[in-house]
Amino acid sequence: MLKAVILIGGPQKGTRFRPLSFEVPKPLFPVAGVPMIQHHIEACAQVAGMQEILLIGFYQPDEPLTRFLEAAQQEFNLPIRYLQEFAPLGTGGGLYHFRDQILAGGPEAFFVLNADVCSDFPLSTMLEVHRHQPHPFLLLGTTANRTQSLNYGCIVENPQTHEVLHYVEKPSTFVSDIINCGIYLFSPEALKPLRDVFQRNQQDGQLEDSSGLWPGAGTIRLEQDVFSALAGQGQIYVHLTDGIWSQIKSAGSALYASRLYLSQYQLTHPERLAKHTPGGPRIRGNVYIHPTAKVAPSAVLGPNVSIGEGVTMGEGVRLRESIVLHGATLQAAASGSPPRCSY
Ligand SMILES: Nc1nc2c(ncn2[C@@H]2O[C@H](COP(=O)(O)OP(=O)(O)O[C@H]3O[C@H](CO)[C@@H](O)[C@H](O)[C@@H]3O)[C@@H](O)[C@H]2O)c(=O)[nH]1
Repeated sequence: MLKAVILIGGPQKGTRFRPLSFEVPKPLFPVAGVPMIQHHIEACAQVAGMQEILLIGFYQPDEPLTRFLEAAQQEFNLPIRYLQEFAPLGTGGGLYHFRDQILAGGPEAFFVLNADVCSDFPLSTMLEVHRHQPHPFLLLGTTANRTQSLNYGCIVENPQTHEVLHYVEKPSTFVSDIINCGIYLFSPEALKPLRDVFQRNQQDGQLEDSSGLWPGAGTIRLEQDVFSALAGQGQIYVHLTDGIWSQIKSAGSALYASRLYLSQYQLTHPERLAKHTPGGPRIRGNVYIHPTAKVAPSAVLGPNVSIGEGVTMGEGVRLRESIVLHGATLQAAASGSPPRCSY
């Protein structure tokens, strides 16, 4: 039995996404026509033995999030629950805080996914790798160029065994071209090192502040406190992928991710791609149109356009490389090219 945890952060995170994230929380921002984390949920639901998906974050559970969870549970026929942190606990603190919920039912392993990544999520392959040689931590890695790598967690592996020998989070000088994708498979043993960090932080916090209000109490940084600390000790391994992957931190990067997912739909969800029909708008390349959108027949859309719920598009609109958010109206003859998110 398997579980998955999606780290969705909270309102103070994702500031580079404003103002787009004011209306919908960033994890629900539409990428290729569906909320960002629906791509994660679809991938998890396809793994045989997946029992439950937990979203961990520090958002107040508002109406869009609740509605999304209800719809997703029905669609994927899986329990999908939101667990709210009482304060931002970092990338590892929530995993430790909610360890009882994660381990309930005795999962063999659990996936941990950053919400703000776009990927083809090779989860079943990661599971095969884990079953072949179980270790507490399996990280998904990909390659980046020297300059880009500095923005990510960087991994030095043993190329024969794929053990992580050295891990540096966002180094200031070049360390490795293998970067951390923010997609992991942990065994239940992974929670032991998290407990050690938690206990050490509590002690250090009490030394620093006898009032017990030390702000770091409960916070665990998975990357620095666990991966960097345990690298080279036979506990952390990396699986390299050459599949699609990108981070979604800004409106521009959402457009890039949308392009990747739209092209992936050719294989995974051809029904989501708009087709040219007689009397309908002209479609160029990969385009998603929500069934409730009203698009004038003289519009020309694509490539890489995603049209949201209830959008109205007047005569002669021409759009490419764009995400049009729900409810937007594009007047007749409006046109747009990269990068554009209309709302
Ligand atoms: N629940 C919860 N989630 C959090 C918190 N802080 C961050 N997250 C979530 O954890 C993920 C990582 O967020 P960041 O802390 O902003 O890290 P990053 O700059 O995106 O870098 C991470 O991801 C890269 C891949 O995209 C990695 O390369 C890098 O090593 C690191 O893991 C995001 O999905 C974010 O929403 C928190 O306090 N609580």
